[in-house]
Amino acid sequence: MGITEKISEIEKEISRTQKNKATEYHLGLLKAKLAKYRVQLLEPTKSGGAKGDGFDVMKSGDARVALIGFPSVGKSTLLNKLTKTHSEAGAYEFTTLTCIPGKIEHNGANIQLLDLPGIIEGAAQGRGRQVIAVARTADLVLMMLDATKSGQQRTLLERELEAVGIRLNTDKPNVYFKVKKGGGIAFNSTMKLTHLNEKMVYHILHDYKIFNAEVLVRQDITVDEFIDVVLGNRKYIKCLYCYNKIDSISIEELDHLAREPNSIAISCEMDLNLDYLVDQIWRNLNLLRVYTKKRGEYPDFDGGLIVRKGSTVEHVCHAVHRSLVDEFRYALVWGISAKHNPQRVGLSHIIENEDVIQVVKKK
Ligand SMILES: Nc1nc2c(ncn2[C@@H]2O[C@H](COP(=O)(O)OP(=O)(O)OP(=O)(O)O)[C@@H](O)[C@H]2O)c(=O)[nH]1
Repeated sequence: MGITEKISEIEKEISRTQKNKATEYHLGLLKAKLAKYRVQLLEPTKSGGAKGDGFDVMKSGDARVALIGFPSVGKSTLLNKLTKTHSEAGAYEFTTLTCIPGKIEHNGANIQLLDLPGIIEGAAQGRGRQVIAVARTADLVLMMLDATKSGQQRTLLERELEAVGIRLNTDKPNVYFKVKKGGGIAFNSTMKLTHLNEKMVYHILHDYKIFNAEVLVRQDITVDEFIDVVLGNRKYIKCLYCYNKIDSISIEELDHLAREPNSIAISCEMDLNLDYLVDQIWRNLNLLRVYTKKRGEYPDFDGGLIVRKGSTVEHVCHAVHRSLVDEFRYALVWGISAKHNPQRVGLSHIIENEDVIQVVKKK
């Protein structure tokens, strides 16, 4: 039996099995097995797969956004509108055969937007593996959906990404997990767990042939989340749901879509809401723009540096020049992060968007 058949067998058994106390362990083990086979499926094959289909896309710019959607939802049209790369849009399916990178420039940041070929059911095999590998490196997933079609397309894509270890809009479970050389399994939790217990944890770990480990659960996680922790190769990525073709739906339908969390309703063809979309992409990438200035001069508000949220003065120094940290004495900061303007700070000071920084070097 091939891996794909084994996977579908287990999936069938899970859906057949009733969910109750008595079947809890059985289900937990099935899920662990399923996750194991899926990982095997995604591991690179010896032949290395087909190369040169536009897939070895270098990560360029400040952030990377993966555009995912079924054929003909308007991905190529969007890419043409937002970026300088041109991709051929057609009134037929499957125009996007290779992965086309485009660049959006917004607030001084270069955002790489990748038009990934439609992930279809079962894409975890063959070519889809490359698509997934690229999607896993993204800082944000932009899931493009056709507003005129049913919500099922979203469920299918979510399930597809879920199956390949991409977790959308959730945080990494708060669990300390460490495999040890000896001492058996030490299980502890800091709160009451409603989905998981010690016996289940033992069973799952044994199934993965882990007999010595330290587990400290700090959150009421599910069995699936625990399996994610054990496998350790999950990607937690923010996802924006972008509903296109709103020119073809009613106001009531639009109202409904626009109220869903993380959703943006647009029309590529009629240029509706595209600026808002770019703005939301920027916001959800958690990027900051800061400006540097020299003593006695005005800051350069046209330039600026792009860094991630949570960056410190040290990160900014690295972005300016490698040797700046060695020469650093202190910095003066103006803006939101400063208690007073300017505030004298050290390397560990956390900066905020639109801050102005002046580095004072050692004599
Ligand atoms: N009504 C309407 N049609 C649109 C809109 N955006 C795109 N389309 C149409 O949808 C069709 C598909 O657009 P594409 O951009 O080729 O879609 P795609 O997702 O890139 O498709 P593949 O390359 O096959 O994956 C084209 O006929 C577009 O004219 C829109 O906002 N409203």
